[in-house]
Amino acid sequence: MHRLDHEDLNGGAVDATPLHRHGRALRVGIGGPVGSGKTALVAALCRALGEELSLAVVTNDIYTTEDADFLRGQAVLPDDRVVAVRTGCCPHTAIRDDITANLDAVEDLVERHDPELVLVESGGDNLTATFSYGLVDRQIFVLDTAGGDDVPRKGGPGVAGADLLVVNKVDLAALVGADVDRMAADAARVREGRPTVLASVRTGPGVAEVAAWVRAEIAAHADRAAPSDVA
Ligand SMILES: Nc1nc2c(ncn2[C@@H]2O[C@H](COP(=O)(O)OP(=O)(O)OP(=O)(O)O)[C@@H](O)[C@H]2O)c(=O)[nH]1
Repeated sequence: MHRLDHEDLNGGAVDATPLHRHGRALRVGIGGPVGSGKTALVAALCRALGEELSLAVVTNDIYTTEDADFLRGQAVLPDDRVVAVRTGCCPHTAIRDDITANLDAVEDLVERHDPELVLVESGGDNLTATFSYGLVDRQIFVLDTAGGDDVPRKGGPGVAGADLLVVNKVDLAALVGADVDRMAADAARVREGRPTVLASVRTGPGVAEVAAWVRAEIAAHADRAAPSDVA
């Protein structure tokens, strides 16, 4: 597969089209506030899709490799298909502003495994953290009921603009006094037709829907890929 150097993305003389948009791997970013269930969702997607798809994962943590260690510990993928990026800074910087380390990690996985799907999990951050579309093709934003049922109403780039919104931990809603129907209605209003899934990643509901969305995006991505662009 042809490689796209970072210089190319930054205005070099060669074609600046991000080649991964036309290549085999669909790159899906998974972002959202601290503790909302991003790593749990990555693990659940690996379990749901791992038998039918070639998969790889990049995790982002500020100082540790905890999320990658967790995924390796759960044995959701072979260890060498999980790569950790230590951002050393606000997670959103590494997925939106200076994406070099993440691009290196993705390209390394693509070169070694030629996967059909690369999941890039952001470190936990606030509601403004979104991925650069130079790094990913699609993004999922994960909220949880325990973070407050007024969060979807507040909108913001992740909640309103992500390709898929997941409202996780619906199993905890009654315990924390969160009105899931209100969260779904507010999400529908601010997202203007973009899909939302209500989920309990830990107990199962919603995971199949998210996996179906990913499958559909992979199929659409493959349809768009021009044969001449695919190695
Ligand atoms: N009850 C419940 N707990 C969940 C669910 N999903 C995740 N959790 C728990 O919530 C905690 C945080 O989940 P993680 O997947 O680590 O969240 P994260 O968004 O990756 O966290 P950071 O990477 O630290 O931002 C863990 O204890 C999970 O087991 C869920 O659907 N229901």
